[in-house]
Amino acid sequence: MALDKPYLDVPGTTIFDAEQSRKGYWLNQFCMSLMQAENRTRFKADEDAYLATWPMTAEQKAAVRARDLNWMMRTGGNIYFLSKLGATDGLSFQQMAGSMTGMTEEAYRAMMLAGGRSPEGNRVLGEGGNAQGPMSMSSAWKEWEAAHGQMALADAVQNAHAQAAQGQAHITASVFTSHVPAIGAAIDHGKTGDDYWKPLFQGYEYSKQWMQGHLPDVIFLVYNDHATSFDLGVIPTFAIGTAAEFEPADEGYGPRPVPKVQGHPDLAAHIAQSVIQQDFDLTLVNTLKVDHGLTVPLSLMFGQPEHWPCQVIPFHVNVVQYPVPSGQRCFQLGQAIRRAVESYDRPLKVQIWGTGGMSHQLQGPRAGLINAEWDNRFLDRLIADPADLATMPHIDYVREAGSEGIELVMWLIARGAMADVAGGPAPKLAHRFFHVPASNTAVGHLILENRND
Ligand SMILES: O=C(O)c1ccc(O)c(O)c1
Repeated sequence: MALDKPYLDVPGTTIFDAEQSRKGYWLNQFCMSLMQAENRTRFKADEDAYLATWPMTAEQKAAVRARDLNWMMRTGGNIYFLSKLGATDGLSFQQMAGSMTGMTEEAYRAMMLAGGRSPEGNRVLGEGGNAQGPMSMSSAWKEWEAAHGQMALADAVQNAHAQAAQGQAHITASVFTSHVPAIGAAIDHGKTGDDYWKPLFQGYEYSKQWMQGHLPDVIFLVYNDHATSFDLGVIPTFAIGTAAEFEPADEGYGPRPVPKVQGHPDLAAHIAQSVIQQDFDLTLVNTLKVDHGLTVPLSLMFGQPEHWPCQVIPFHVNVVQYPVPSGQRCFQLGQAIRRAVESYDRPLKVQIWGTGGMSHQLQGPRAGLINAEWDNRFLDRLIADPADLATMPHIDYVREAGSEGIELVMWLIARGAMADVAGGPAPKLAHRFFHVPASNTAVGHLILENRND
């Protein structure tokens, strides 16, 4: 991965980044479970039986049994999570930290009393400080390494060879579409041929064919969660799904009968790292059920397959509770996402989708508002001059496109990721469609292809 990780050469230090978090997900979740007295009792009564209920790796379990914090951190543990295990064993934070240094408890305490460890000689690997020695290892870890280390090395070498011959990921196209739940229900209940729905689904016939010839490896799917996975307890502005799998949510009608969504944890973690380094504050989400905002666009573009034909990275934008991000911020974020994708050194074809909108209002006496003229102007400007469109303030969306029309800011994320925004050629307009109504909503749809793909 071509990412800036300057912290990798800090001696005796493991920075808990998205990659570590992904490795350590279940180990850390297991540790959190020990915050409940009942679980601590079960764990203490029979460690192996309790560990057997957690889908951690055999190595993580061995590291837990050995109570080797350095080993647990190597396999993805984070000290604040691991401390719950230490607390269960009755250890203080000082005892836990000291146990990782190779010093006795008394020597570590004495060092702290004398003013703590000096950063001198301990800023960069290879200096002469007192944190530069080999990491302290329990005998259990040493035995594990002896048994498995050679295999791990062989795997690493093989991976390095496989990676070396590959190229960079790139964005091939962007797809824009509304995501009305009634469209999903029409598909799920076999109503796509009804008089009401036929004209809408005809508008996606070309798209399904297009998709056959332009299937990406990964879709970066920008949508908004509709009070499904995120309640009012936590309101992330931008959240990226870094899990391996996302189940369709039950929004009150039962989960849609659609396949589970397979994520791309490695690319998602890479994008998170890169985009946050570009000063966008993303929330990383490892537990996420996906609602109609994500599944309806997939159904429109792929129909009803047994498995979705590519991996999908869900990207949620808060457009439910104000303040919501500006069009400008979304447009800039799209540019950051393109840079992130292009710095991923595997030759993946990535599509970016912007979903939600067009004009609609689902609330109050103004419910049912549709502004077809404004919507079509939005499509024109999105195609031809997205930078100018991005300057439009929120209030214009609300006044002109209805309160829920604000979802359209998400389209600017996908548009910002296209090559022309970074000085490349203008995209090819492969398809444009507009229809009123689907339930309470005007439906818009575009496919833009990056040229040279
Ligand atoms: O038109 C509708 O019914 C409708 C309902 C919920 C949504 O999230 C939406 O975008 C549209």
